[in-house]
Amino acid sequence: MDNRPNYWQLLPYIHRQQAILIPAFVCTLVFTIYWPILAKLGGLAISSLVQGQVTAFGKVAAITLIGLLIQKVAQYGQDSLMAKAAFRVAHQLRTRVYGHLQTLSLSYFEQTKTGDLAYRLTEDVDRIGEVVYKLFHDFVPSALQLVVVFGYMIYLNWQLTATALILIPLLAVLSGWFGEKMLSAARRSQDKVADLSSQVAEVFSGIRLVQAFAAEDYEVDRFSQASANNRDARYSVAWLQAVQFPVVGFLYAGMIVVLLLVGTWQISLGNLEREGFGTYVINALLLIDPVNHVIQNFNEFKQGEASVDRVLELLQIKPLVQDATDAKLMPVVTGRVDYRDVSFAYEVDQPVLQQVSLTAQPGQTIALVGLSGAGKTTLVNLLPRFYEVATGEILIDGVNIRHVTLQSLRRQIGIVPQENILFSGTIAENIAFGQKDLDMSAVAAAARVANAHGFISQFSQGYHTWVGERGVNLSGGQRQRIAIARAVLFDPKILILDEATSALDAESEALVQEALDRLMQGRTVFVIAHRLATVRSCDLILVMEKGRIIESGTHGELLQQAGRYASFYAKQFQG
Ligand SMILES: Nc1ncnc2c1ncn2[C@@H]1O[C@H](COP(=O)(O)OP(=O)(O)OP(=O)(O)O)[C@@H](O)[C@H]1O
Repeated sequence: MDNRPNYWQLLPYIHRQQAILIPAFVCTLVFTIYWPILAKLGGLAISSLVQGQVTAFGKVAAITLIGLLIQKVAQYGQDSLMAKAAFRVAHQLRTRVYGHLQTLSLSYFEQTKTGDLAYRLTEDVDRIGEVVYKLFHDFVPSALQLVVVFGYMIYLNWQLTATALILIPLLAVLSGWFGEKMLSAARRSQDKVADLSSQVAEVFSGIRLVQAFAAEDYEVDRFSQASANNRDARYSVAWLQAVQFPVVGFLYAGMIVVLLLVGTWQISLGNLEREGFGTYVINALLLIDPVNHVIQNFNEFKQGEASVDRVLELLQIKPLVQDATDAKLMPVVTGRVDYRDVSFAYEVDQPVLQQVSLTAQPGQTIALVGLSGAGKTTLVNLLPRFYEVATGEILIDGVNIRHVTLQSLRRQIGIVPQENILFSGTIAENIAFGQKDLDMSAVAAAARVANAHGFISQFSQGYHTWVGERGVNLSGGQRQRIAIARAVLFDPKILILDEATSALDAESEALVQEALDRLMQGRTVFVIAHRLATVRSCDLILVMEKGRIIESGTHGELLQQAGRYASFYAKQFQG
């Protein structure tokens, strides 16, 4: 675990941008060095003006202009290169975190709000990009400018500068105090925004339910409360800034007044020359801008630190299910599956599966039936290792699934879930989901097997029709057939099929059933069965109750036993 303060953890990302950052900082140096030169030239210009030396003034003005031109070119280099580097840092961080999230176990996502994750990957990372940009673009040059100008002021007149220094510790303490307050306010504010975005994602994805239950007012109230929390948290950040700037500004103005007083006093004593004092005061004024920037940046860093925390925290989460260090690749299997005394629990002391043993021969179809909550879904979810068995073992073709890599294991197992999710993209992309190269003829062939080619061809854009969010609406049966086509193309030896419970019309049902029959051929299939046709034709039916297999056999055998299946069958399937 990386225990460094979070900003330090960004260093490797920043380091990778050195090819851009080095020239950017050279530009910054050129840009900054010009400030004391400008002050010197300013001093000269004032004294030549006061003395009425027009030619001398002209020369100084010309040199100033040329210098300014060089400075502005350097400024362009600095701005553009630093922006490039900062946004690259954000991009790399975002893709790294996204990649890491993909490896996390299912249980993590069950306990996490997707809206919050979305907020961290978008807004929080953007904020980090901006803070890094500010660091390069404002903070480093301003700090450099402060050092250069301050050093020059010490060189010009250290006694006078020492007077100004008296106020510096006070400024530092104040800034530190405001910074800490701002960090905690920003943390609160970020959490509240993430709450808001989670709520929006949740409610609008379930808007049908909200409307069906006439729960609009209830939801508006809940949202309004979350929004008010966010308002308060944001206001406290703004309030802190509103207090900080006048306080710091007043202290700074006080410092200038003190400098002027001491300077005038020194001139009256004959210890200081008028021209020298002019240069000195211009320098002191040149400090205003970088001091403001440094303070402002410090505030922003503190606020950004909350985002850095929230994003880097994700990288610290370890997947519960991982490849063993000596994990091997699972070769293409024949599809024999063995569960040996498998037990499992989501929560300690609440067993969900207890000593389950079963064998599926290659090509067999195994139906799992039982009341809701019996453990059917859990049983099949252990096969692709979405969760890890607590005790016992699962073997595929005699190989313990914990001894092979997750990717090679999951490559053998296809899933047709109950809820057929379509991702934003074309129908073809949805069928070839997860495959980098789109082989259109293979996609169409899979769609034919899945009885989907017909309806897809009727869309004016065929396989290129956009589905998912903001895409065309597909019926339940059509979605199922796309999910089947996806599995056909994936071509796994083992298939997990969670039959949809919602009824389709007879025609659609027949098309889906035919597609499923074709898909299931030649594969070992675990089906959480809700359809009579499926259950009847299965090679083996496992009846589950409270995490155990209480009966097993074919449809005929189980009916003959006149046990739980027989009564279940009578109730469930015969109405
Ligand atoms: N992610 C989870 N975290 C905690 N408990 C869970 C989780 N998923 C399921 N359970 C619990 O485990 C038990 C078995 O659930 P499971 O979904 O496997 O049953 P099921 O037979 O598939 O039911 P259904 O037919 O309703 O889907 C239930 O008591 C359920 O509440």
